[in-house]
Amino acid sequence: MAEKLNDITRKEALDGLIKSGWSPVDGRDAIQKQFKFKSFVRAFGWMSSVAIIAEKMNHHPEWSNVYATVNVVLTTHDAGGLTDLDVTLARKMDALAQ
Ligand SMILES: C[C@H](O)[C@H](O)[C@H]1CNC2=NC(N)=NC(=O)C2=N1
Repeated sequence: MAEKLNDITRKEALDGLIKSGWSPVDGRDAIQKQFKFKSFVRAFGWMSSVAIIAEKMNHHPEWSNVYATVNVVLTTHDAGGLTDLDVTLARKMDALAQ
């Protein structure tokens, strides 16, 4: 099972993600980001690509879509907080949204 990030790995990983628009969630060991696309088709296409990756990782986002906006929260339920899996998935989401 994935292990919760320790203080050092956490700072290193979160610094980078915060620069790219992720932020901590109040009251939970989780990160969130709002992705905005040019259209519903772009948003849903991105979600489809992410879904395939998430399924392969067996690591699934909490997310919601309204038209061209997708709100994402990442955390590892099994570990009760942030792990490497969240950092990896966040980076893949960012790369696919470029
Ligand atoms: C049973 C199953 O493997 C687990 O529930 C997996 C599935 N996807 C998951 N996704 C996320 N984000 N966190 C988890 O802990 C998790 N666990």
